[in-house]
Amino acid sequence: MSPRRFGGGKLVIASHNQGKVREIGDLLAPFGADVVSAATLGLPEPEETGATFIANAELKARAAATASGLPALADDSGLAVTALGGAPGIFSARWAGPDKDFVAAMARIHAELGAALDRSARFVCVLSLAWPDGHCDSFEGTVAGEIVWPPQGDQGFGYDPIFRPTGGSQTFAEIEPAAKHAISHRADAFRQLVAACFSPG
Ligand SMILES: O=P(O)(O)OP(=O)(O)OP(=O)(O)OC[C@H]1O[C@@H](n2cnc3c(O)ncnc32)[C@H](O)[C@@H]1O
Ligand SMILES: [Mg+2]
Repeated sequence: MSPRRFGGGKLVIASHNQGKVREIGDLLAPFGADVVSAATLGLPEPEETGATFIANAELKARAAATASGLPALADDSGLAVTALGGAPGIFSARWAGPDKDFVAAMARIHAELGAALDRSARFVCVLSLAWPDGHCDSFEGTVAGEIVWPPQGDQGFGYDPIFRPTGGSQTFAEIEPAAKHAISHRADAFRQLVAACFSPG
């Protein structure tokens, strides 16, 4: 099925993560969408029962589109560390626990890596745009980098303080939002979404 175009009007950002909502809002700003977050609408946070980023992104987008009667954009993302077999991956939020303790989650990555020589990792982001009738289009973006220790920087969110993109000298938490948007997994997925669903024609 070919992607469905978004022609304007209200769009639900189907995420309860303020860091993501802010970044998706930045990325959407040039496209004139009338954005409202799932939290603002009081939509429930669905249980993420999928086994993949795409399954969870589609589940979150469809739940919000059905509940709101509006098109909804969801993001499922995470950090995949090579020497940990891709962990925490889809469990990235769950490693931080109910208190969203990313200091502890980053320390766990550091501890599990131990003296491993391979510090490589990648952030993955799947963006899914779902419609109230169930139609859904999904796009996956990635960015490669490495895990650094100790955590550095106070911008961004989540695991940003321990992720340094390949070729860079600073972590995602040390660089400006615009610099993160130039290279991030979310921006990569977003460029594909825009090309398929937001561009004129
Ligand atoms: O499901 P929603 O409501 O969107 O919010 P969430 O925080 O639970 O989001 P996920 O289920 O997709 O889990 C993604 C995890 O990966 C982390 N993560 C994703 N993108 C990131 C980024 O750009 N920088 C740092 N951490 C990121 C984020 O902090 C979450 O813990
Ligand atoms: Mg989640």
